[in-house]
Amino acid sequence: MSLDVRTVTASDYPDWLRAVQNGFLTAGSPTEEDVADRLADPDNDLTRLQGAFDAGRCVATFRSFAQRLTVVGGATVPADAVSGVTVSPTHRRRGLLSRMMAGDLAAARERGEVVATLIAAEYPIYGRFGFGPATWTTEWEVAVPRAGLDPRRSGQPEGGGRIELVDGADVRKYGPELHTRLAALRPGVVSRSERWWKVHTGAAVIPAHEKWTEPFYVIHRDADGEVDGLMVYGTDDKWGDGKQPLNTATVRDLIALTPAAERALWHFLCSVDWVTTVRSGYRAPDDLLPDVLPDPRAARTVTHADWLWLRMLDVERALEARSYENEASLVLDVRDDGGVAQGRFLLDASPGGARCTPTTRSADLALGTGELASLYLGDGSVRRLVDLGRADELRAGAVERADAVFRTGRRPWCPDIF
Ligand SMILES: CC(=O)SCCNC(=O)CCNC(=O)[C@H](O)C(C)(C)COP(=O)(O)OP(=O)(O)OC[C@H]1O[C@@H](n2cnc3c(N)ncnc32)[C@H](O)[C@@H]1OP(=O)(O)O
Repeated sequence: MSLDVRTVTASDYPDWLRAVQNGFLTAGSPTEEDVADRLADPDNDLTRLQGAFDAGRCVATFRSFAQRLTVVGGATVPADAVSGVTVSPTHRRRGLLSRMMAGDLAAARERGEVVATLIAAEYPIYGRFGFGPATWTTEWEVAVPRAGLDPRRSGQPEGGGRIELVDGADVRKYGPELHTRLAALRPGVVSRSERWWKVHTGAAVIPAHEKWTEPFYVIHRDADGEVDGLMVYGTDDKWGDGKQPLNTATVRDLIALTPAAERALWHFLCSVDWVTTVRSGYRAPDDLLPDVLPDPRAARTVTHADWLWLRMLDVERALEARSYENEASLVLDVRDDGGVAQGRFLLDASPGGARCTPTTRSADLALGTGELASLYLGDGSVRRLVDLGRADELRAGAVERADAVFRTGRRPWCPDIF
C-alpha cells in the first residue's frame, strides 16, 4: 500500500504528536492536556506540519515554523525552522524524510524565507539536504574547589553590580526583553516564543517526556540597577559519606548582555555553598567561562559539538543581510544538489554594506550550500574547507580574501534547542 504524505489536520494531531514522541524513543501517547496546550499555541502552524500515514496511522512527522535568526551585525532574517523530524523504525530508509524535506524547503523558498535552520539529532542526517553546521557548542564541568575563587567573597559582583534571586514570574517579565537585546548582539541567536518562557518557568503544561523540575532563577543588575543578565540553574542533592556537600549546579539558561554580567554570574554560581561542581550547559565555544576562573584548568570540556545547522534558501538576501568588517569583492559558485539556492553570485562587501547579485563572471571560489552555511555566521574557515576538499579555490588569493570577509572576532552561538 502506498504511503500518504500530507499536511496534518487538527484531528490527526494527537496521533502525529504520538508519532513524534515515539520517534524520539519515548513510548506511549501524549496526554490530552499536552495536545490541547500545543494546539492552542499560536506558533504551532498546522499548515506547516507534514505526516506520513500508513493505513491511517502516523508513521513519519516533520514540522517547520517561522523563526528569526540573528546574523552578523545584529539584523535578523526570516528562517524556516525545522523540527519534530521522525520516521517510525518500521518505515525508515524508504525516502520519507527526503520527500518531506523537499516539500518543506520548496514551500519555505516560496514563502520568502532566507535560510532553513535545525538542530541535528545526528551529524550524518542533514548534509545531504544542503545543510551545514553554522554554530558549535561547548559544555564545561567546573571542579569548584580547584577553581581558585576566594570563598570569602561569596560571589558578590564587582563594580556596583548586584545579583538577586527571583522567581519564574520575574523571569517571564525580564527574560523576553533580555533575550531580544541578546539577539541584537549575537549571531546565531534564534527567536523565542512566549510559550518557551512559560514552559521553561513552569507556567505552561510541561510535556510529559521533558521531566521539568523547578530551577533557581537569578538576575544581575548593573550599577544603575538595570537588569543585564539572567541565569537559570538546577541543583541535585548529593552528599558524600563523610557528610561533605557534593552538589552539582547545572545551568539551564544564561543570558548576559555585558562581559561584566557574564563574569559576575559565573563567579556567583561557583560560589554557592554546597555546590562543588558546576555544569555550564551548552555555551558558545568562546564563552568567557574557563578564563573567568583564576585556574581555568578547573573547567573540563565535556561536550564540544556542532549545534545550529543552516541551509541557504536565498543566497542574495542572506549575504546582503549580514555585515562585513572588511572590504572584498568575491564571485562565489554555489552548488546545490537540492536545486534551491545554486548559482554564481558576486558579493561586494564592505563595512558600509553589501550587495550580492547573480553574475556570469568567472568564480573565485566554488562551494556547496552547506559549506556556505557554515561560513555565513562568521564561524567556519574557508582555508579549512579548501584543505578538507569541501571548497575549491579557483583564483589565487581567494581563500585569504574570503576568510577576511566572512570571519568574525567572537563566535556565533545559538542558545536554544528546537
Ligand atoms: C531537526 C530534527 O528534528 S533532528 C531529529 C531527527 N530524527 C531522529 O533522529 C529520530 C530517529 N531517526 C529517524 O526518525 C529517521 O531515521 C530519520 C528521520 C533520521 C531519517 O528518516 P528516513 O525516512 O529513514 O530517511 P530517508 O529514507 O529519506 O533517507 C535519506 C538518506 O539519508 C540517509 N540517512 C537517513 N537517516 C540517517 C542517519 N540517521 N544516519 C545516516 N544516514 C541517514 C539514508 O540512508 C538515505 O541515504 P541515501 O539517499 O544515500 O540512500
